[in-house]
Amino acid sequence: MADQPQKEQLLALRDRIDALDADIGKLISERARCAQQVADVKNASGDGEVLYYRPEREAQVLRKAMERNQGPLSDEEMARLFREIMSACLALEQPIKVAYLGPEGTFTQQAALKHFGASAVTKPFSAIDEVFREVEAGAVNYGVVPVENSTEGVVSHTLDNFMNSNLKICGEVELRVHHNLVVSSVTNVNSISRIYSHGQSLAQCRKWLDAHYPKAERIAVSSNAEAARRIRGEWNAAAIAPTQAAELYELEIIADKIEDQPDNSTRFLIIGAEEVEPSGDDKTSILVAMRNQPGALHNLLEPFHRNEIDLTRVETRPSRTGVWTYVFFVDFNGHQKDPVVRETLDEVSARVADLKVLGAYPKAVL
Ligand SMILES: O=C(O)C(=O)C[C@]1(C(=O)O)C=C[C@@H](O)C=C1
Repeated sequence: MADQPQKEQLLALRDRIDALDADIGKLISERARCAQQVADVKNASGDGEVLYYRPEREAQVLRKAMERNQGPLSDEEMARLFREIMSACLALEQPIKVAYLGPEGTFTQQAALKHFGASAVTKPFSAIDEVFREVEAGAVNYGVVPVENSTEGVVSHTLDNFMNSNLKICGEVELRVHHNLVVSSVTNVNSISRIYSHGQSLAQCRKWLDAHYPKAERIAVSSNAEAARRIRGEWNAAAIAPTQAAELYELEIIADKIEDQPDNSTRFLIIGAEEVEPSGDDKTSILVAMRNQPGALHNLLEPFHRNEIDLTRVETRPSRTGVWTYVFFVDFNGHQKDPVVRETLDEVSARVADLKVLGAYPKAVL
């Protein structure tokens, strides 16, 4: 093959790719027909609401795709391809509707796409409360909201919503977050005196802004995408925004990856009406209300420690009822249906004023 002219080599390789694509196409169609049959089985046995989207099964499919992978594609790349195939298969069963904290171009939209794939129908809402409300009303199947950022900590508004909601957490998404400084076609880049962004993004780029634009006024707006939209009419303004928002609003990136922490990432939660079955590698999130008394936190955490359950996050919020001084959000490894988790939760329940399981769900795969 080495002595064949380049043109012939390319022709031969492309013939091979065409043949492989034909096989892949046939297999994808066969898989899609299987998914249709899965839907028929679910419909036939469905008394009550039929669950088409099965987060635990999706996590298993993606994990298997990664385990099987022998390269040269990376495990993540392979899983992403399967993510899209499954998204298209699910759309054949039921076109899934997902509300997210918008507007278009936000990191939350990226998280929704990463988790549900491109065949889901996604709809932006302007506040976290609205995303909760849409899912509660059944207007959409699921919602996506940010919950914590590795630089700035917790998104308290999301946690507060769980206090008054019966929705369940049915998944999590992690996203590496890169920020860019963007300008519009009318911006005079030498006289930038205002920089718009979401408060958390401004905070995540604080050092960079101090070094490069110490005099510019920093203006917090409702989202990065809103910041990107705003500067289109302002000659002396720039915005901090994700690449997607820059593309959507036709803005120019004049500095990229300006976040202070290079491993800056955000975690998002998928909220829905149903509980999720164990996938084999899960997390559980609980909300606990406790009286203000000495040793209260130790009392809460001790059973987890004794039963060797790893806590992944403990967050405190002021309770709104006034009766309980503390409300804790606790995440740990394991599923609420695991016997050891069940026993631990029973024990903890007996020690606190109130305990609510917010959800047990597969750990983020991608
Ligand atoms: O296994 C199922 O229950 C399916 O519906 C099939 C399938 C898939 O394409 O693999 C599709 C959607 C579900 O969310 C999970 C998996």
